[in-house]
Amino acid sequence: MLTFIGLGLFDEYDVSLKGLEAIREADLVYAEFYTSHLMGTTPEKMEKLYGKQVHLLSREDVEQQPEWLDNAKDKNIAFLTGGDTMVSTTHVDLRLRAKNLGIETRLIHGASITSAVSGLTGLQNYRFGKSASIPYPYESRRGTKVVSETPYDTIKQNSELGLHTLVFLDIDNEKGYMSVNLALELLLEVERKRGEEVMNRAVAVGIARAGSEKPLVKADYAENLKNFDFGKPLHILVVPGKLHFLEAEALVKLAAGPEEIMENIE
Ligand SMILES: C[S@@+](CC[C@H](N)C(=O)[O-])C[C@H]1O[C@@H](n2cnc3c(N)ncnc32)[C@H](O)[C@@H]1O
Repeated sequence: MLTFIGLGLFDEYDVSLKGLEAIREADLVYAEFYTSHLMGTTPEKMEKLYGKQVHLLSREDVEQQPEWLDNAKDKNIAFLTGGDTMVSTTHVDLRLRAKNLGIETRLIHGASITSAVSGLTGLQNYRFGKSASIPYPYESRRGTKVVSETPYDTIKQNSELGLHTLVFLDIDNEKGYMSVNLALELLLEVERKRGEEVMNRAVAVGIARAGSEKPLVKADYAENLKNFDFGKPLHILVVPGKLHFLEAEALVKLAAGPEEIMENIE
């Protein structure tokens, strides 16, 4: 049996009681933290609470030839991830590989950043369009910096439909956790290059450390927000589309957004 367990958003205490029990009953416990990371804890603290050793897996361990998966043929394996286990990850692929090997699977859900953003910002979850992800720029073979334009296109398409965009920020082994500030700089860079006007007139909302005692939520015009200090990771960005008056009020009162937001409501 392979049990996928979502650990929630911030520290070792975010796991559900059902998840904790399943971890304690497992023969072997594996975890991956490359799709998301619980910044308020460490593997050692998790092991102490769970009373189990946690084997950390790299992206290759999970996505290429997961030898550890064979253990699930005759043992109870717990596979831990940040957030909810199937949200904005490719773990359905792992689940299908397990199924093809005749391994039974089950899911134990955890709180996800995708629902936390609605709670923290007051933006309604059914008014979001397609999500975007911003990767770190890379160097082309000619040595020039390449910035992905895909997230900008997604924001533009959503905004034309009046929908909000949730923007996941890259986690990279070497470059670290992308900040809201860098994400906005990259989006504004694409905009300048194209000579378009989606972001520079937009109000954006940055969120840092959802699930912690003091999450930070700040709304402002993208040009201003890119200089705001969001502190430690993890960060995520929302670019709102058309605002219902309750959403606008929430951005002003709960996210210290500019009062003019109230003039642009539906
Ligand atoms: C690829 S998504 C994975 C989502 C995860 N499976 C879930 O359900 O929450 C990870 C990205 O979401 C954002 N994120 C996740 N947890 C966060 C948190 N507690 N606070 C702020 N941003 C977070 C970051 O941008 C991070 O790089």
